[in-house]
Amino acid sequence: MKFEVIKFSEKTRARRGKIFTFHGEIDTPVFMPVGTQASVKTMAPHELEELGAKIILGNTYHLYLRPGHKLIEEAGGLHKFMNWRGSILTDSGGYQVFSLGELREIREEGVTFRSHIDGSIHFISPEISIEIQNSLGADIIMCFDECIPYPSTYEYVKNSVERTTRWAQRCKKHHKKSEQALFGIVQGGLFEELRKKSAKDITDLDFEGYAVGGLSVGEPKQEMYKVLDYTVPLLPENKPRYLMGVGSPDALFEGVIRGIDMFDCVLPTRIARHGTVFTKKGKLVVRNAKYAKDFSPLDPECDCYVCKNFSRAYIRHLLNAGEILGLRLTTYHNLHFLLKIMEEIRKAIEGDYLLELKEEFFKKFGYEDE
Ligand SMILES: COC(=O)c1ccc(CCNc2nc3cc4nc(N)[nH]c(=O)c4cc3[nH]2)cc1
Ligand SMILES: [Zn+2]
Repeated sequence: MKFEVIKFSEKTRARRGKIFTFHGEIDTPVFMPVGTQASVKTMAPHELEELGAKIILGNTYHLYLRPGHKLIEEAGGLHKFMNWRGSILTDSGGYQVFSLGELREIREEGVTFRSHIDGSIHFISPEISIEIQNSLGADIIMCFDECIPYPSTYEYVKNSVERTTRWAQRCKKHHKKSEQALFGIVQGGLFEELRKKSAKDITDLDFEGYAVGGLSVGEPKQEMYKVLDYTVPLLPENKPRYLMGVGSPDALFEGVIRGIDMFDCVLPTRIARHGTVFTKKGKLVVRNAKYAKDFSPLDPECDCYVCKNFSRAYIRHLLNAGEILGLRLTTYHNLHFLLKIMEEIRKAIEGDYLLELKEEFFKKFGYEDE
C-alpha cells in the first residue's frame, strides 16, 4: 500500500491524499461503507461502484463465525467471494468481540467469548486475528486491540492501553503477507496522557497507517474532537489516519479538519433501513405519515438515481409495506449523500474553502454552531 499527500489545507489540518492498494486508488478523505457480513446491506457490488465507493469494510469477528474464514479462503478470498473489485479493509474483531460477543474473559493471551449467533465458545488472540485477516485477504488489516468501553477508570484504561500495545507488537510479528497493509490502533479513552503514551508506543512500532480507536463509543462529540486535537498531531504526516466508527455528516467534517483521512460507519446504511434519510436540510424520517402524499424526491437537491426516479410517497409506501426495494432505495440515497459530501470535502481542500463549505453545510443541515 502507498499513501501520498497531494495537498495540505492552509487553514486546517485537513489533507487531500491518495491511497494506492492492489485493488486500486482511493482518494482521501474517504468514507468507507460497512459490509460486515461480506455485503453492504441491500447493495450489490455494481451499485457500490455506481456510487463511487472505492473501499468497503469487512469484519473479522462476523466472517470468522459465519461462514468461516477458511471457507472464504477456499473461495479465493473475500474480494472473489463477494465479487468486489475495489479495496477492502477488515476490522480485527477488537470491537465486535467486546460489543457483540458475550465476553467471557480477557487475558494477556487473548479473548474468550460466546458467539452471538449460536452461543458457542471461541478464543481470539492477536495471532489468530491476523491469521483470519490473512485468509480473508483484505488490502488493509487492523491490529487486534481492546476498544475500551466508555466510561472507564484511568486504571482500567492504562492497563488496557499497555496490553493493546503488547498485542500490536504480536500482530506485527505475526503478519507476513506484505501485500496486506497492517494498521496500528491508538487507544487511551479520554485521558490525554494515556492517548499520548499509546500514540507514541504504537507509532514506535511503525505501521503502514494508524487508526484512532476507542472513540464513537458513546462519549460526547466534543470530547471526541478534543481527543483528536491532541492525538492526531502525534501520528506521522505521511501515513493515513483512520477514525473508526465515525460517520455522521458533522463528525466527518470535524474529523477531516483535524487531519483524519479515513472514516467508516454503519450509520448511513442502518438509519436507511429504519426509514431515515439524509437531505441537505437535515434528516428526514420518510416513513412518517406526513409524507404519504409527498410526491417530491427524498432530497430535491440530490442528483442520485433514487431522487431522480422515485418519490417520498412511494418510498414511504414500500417501507410500510415491508417491500425490500424500500430499504434498497433509502440505503442507496444515504450512501450517495455521504460519498458526495466526501467528494465536496476533497474539492474544498484542493480549493482551500473547507471551512466555508462546513459553515454552509452545517447551517443548511441544521447543525447549531458550537
Ligand atoms: C444508527 O447508527 C448506529 O447504529 C451506530 C452504531 C455504532 C456506531 C459507533 C461505531 N463506533 C466504533 N466502531 C469502532 C470499531 C473499532 N474497531 C477496533 N478494532 N477498535 C476500536 O477501537 C474501534 C472503535 C470503534 N468505534 C455508530 C452508529
Ligand atoms: Zn438522492
